[in-house]
Amino acid sequence: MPNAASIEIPIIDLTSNTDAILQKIRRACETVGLFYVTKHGIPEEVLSRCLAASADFFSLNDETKLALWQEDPPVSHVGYRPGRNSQVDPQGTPDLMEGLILQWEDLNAEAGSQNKWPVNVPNLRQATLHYYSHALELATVLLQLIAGAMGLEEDFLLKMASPTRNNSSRMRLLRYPGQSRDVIAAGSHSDFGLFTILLQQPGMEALQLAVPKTGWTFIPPIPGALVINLGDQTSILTNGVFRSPIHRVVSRRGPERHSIPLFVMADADVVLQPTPAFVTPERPSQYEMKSAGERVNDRTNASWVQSRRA
Ligand SMILES: O=C(O)CCC(=O)C(=O)O
Ligand SMILES: [Fe+2]
Repeated sequence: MPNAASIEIPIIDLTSNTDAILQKIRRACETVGLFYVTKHGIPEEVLSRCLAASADFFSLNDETKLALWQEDPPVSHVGYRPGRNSQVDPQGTPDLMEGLILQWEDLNAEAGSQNKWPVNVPNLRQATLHYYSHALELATVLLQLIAGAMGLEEDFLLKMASPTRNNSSRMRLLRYPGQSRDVIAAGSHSDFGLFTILLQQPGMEALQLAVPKTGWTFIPPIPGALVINLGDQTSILTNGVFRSPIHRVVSRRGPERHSIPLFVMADADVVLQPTPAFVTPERPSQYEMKSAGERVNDRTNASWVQSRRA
C-alpha cells in the first residue's frame, strides 16, 4: 500500500472567536472538506464510556449479535450487520467492519424504542444515548456554524435538519477486525448526509482522506477531538464549493479498531438543490433536484451487499 502523504488538517477550538471559527471552517470546507473540533463540550469520559460499551457489545458471541439483525433498508434502518455485508465502494470489495446502527431515542423514554438493544450489555443503551444526546447538541452548533461559513443565515441548515426534532440522524457503532497486514477495510466513498461527527478509538490510525494533489492522507485520532467531515448534501447546497471528501479506512497490521460515526442528515422530504448564492452564470447548478430521502436511498441501495442471512 503506498505511503500516505501528510497535509495539515485544521483543528478548530469551538470556544475561540466566532469570526475566526467561521473563517477556518469555510477554508477547511472549500479545501479538504474535513476538520477536527476541540473544546466541543462533550466530556472525555462520555466518549470513552461510549467506545467501551461498544467494544463490550462486539465481544458478544455471533448468535447474540445476529439476533439483532437489521433487515435490508427500507424495511429497517437500525440493527446489527456482520462484516462483509456492505460495500461502500461499488468498484471495491466488501467492507470488513461489523456494525450496530442506532437512531436517536430519548434516554428516559420507557417504551417505543425502534432500536435493537442486546439484553447482555445493559449499559450499552445508557452509554451510547448519553454520547448521542451530547453529539446532537454539537450537531446543532455545527449546523449553525457551517451555515455561517456558507455566508447564509445561521438557521439555514437547522431549518432542513433539526436533529432533535426529526429522526434522520444515524449512529453506527463499528468494529474493524484485527489484521496481520495493512488492508482496505472500508472502501472509498463520500458520506451521504450534511456532515458526519466521527469518534475514533484513541491511538489507532486508520481513516484516510483523499486530498487533491496530495493523495491518501491519514486522519489520526487526536485525544478528545472529534473529526467532522462534510457529506454530499452540504456539497450540493453549495453547488460543489464545499467538498464532500472521498475517504476510506485502512486497517493497519494490529488489533481490532472501533469507531463511531454519527451521520447528520437533512429531513427526508427536503428538496436539495444549490442555494442561489452559489449559482452564477460561470458556475451553473451541477445537480438535479431530488429530495434528501431519495438521494440517501439511492446511495444506501448502491452500497448494500445483498442480505447474507440464511
Ligand atoms: O471508521 C471510520 O473511521 C470511518 C467510517 C466511515 O467512513 C463511515 O462509516 O462512513
Ligand atoms: Fe464515511
